[in-house]
Amino acid sequence: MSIRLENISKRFGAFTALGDVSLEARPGEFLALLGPSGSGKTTLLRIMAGLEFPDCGRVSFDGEDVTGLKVADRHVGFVFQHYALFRHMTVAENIAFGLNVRRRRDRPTRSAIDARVQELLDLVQLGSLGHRYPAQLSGGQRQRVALARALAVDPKLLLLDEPFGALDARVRKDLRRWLRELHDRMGLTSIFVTHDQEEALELADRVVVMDHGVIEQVATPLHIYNEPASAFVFDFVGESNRVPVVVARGKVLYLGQPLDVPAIGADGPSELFFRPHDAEIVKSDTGAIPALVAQVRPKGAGVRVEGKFIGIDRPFEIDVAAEDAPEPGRIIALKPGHPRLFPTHTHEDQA
Ligand SMILES: Nc1ncnc2c1ncn2[C@@H]1O[C@H](COP(=O)(O)OP(=O)(O)OP(=O)(O)O)[C@@H](O)[C@H]1O
Repeated sequence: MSIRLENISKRFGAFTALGDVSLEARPGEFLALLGPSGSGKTTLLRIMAGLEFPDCGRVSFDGEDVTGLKVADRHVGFVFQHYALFRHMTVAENIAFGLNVRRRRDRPTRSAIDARVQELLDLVQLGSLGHRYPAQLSGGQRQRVALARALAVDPKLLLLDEPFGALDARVRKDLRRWLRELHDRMGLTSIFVTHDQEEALELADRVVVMDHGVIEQVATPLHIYNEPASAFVFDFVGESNRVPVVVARGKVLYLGQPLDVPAIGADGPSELFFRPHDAEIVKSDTGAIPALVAQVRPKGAGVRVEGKFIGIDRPFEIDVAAEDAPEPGRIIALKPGHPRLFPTHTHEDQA
């Protein structure tokens, strides 16, 4: 199933939670909505589910306008972080819930429901736990039951709002791999809300980066990471160093001195961004950024070097080979690799 959102706006009183958002998920796609707290991810997901209605704009599923349809008529499955299981029902009863509450003429027979529940229990690898109550399960098991419950009604669209948010890192990682496999196997279209960039990059076919109720960029994880469309996306996705510079007459100036980086971008005050693993420590300080080393820690096969840029009060962090590790207290010359320049007047600075 494909889902299309066109020019969706939503206000809560005077506050604009979503401002003219358009987005499309292709059939079979796994999309992640990624953004900081309050950026509008949950509101957008609730609008897709039919739990919330936009002030203007259109929602369509497979080309059919569903903007006015309520949640019960949209046939979507959803799993929310705080959408708790029913405590007084067993696991099996929880999973069967969506089928049991159907109108009599749409409701499968008792034995068909039992068979479906067993099938779903096996699918989420909880085959023998149907008789237990939620309190007798681990957090990860509970979330798998929530997922089985969402899948019971055979949705074509699965909406997930931080479903693994409350779980520890290890369980989270296992569950998200498993979820991705399940999505592929069942041919679902899934949309997943997270504020965890690693989760979004690892799981999604395409990542939708949101900030302040608008979409900043929609692209594959690799593209988002390597070609961020704005300063906000560069900063939010992956680690970054940022240095205030001025672009003038084909040169990038740091505190008046030209840096050895290409001046791609409009003239004027800008921010130069680069990733920790893209920087190099160079011998000559001409064209490089001076920095004072404070700390060196092991990281992967190399080391992470931390400290402050000299001349501005901003921290830096870079990753270099262990044999290139400088002593703490030393002044080094840094050459940014794969730098990106963004004009200073981004809305991040206005915020
Ligand atoms: N029912 C509501 N009434 C008033 N304001 C609301 C309502 N729902 C959401 N908001 C506001 O809209 C903004 C977007 O909220 P939303 O829950 O969509 O953000 P989010 O990106 O999902 O954040 P988080 O990661 O913290 O869940 C927030 O500032 C929130 O306070």
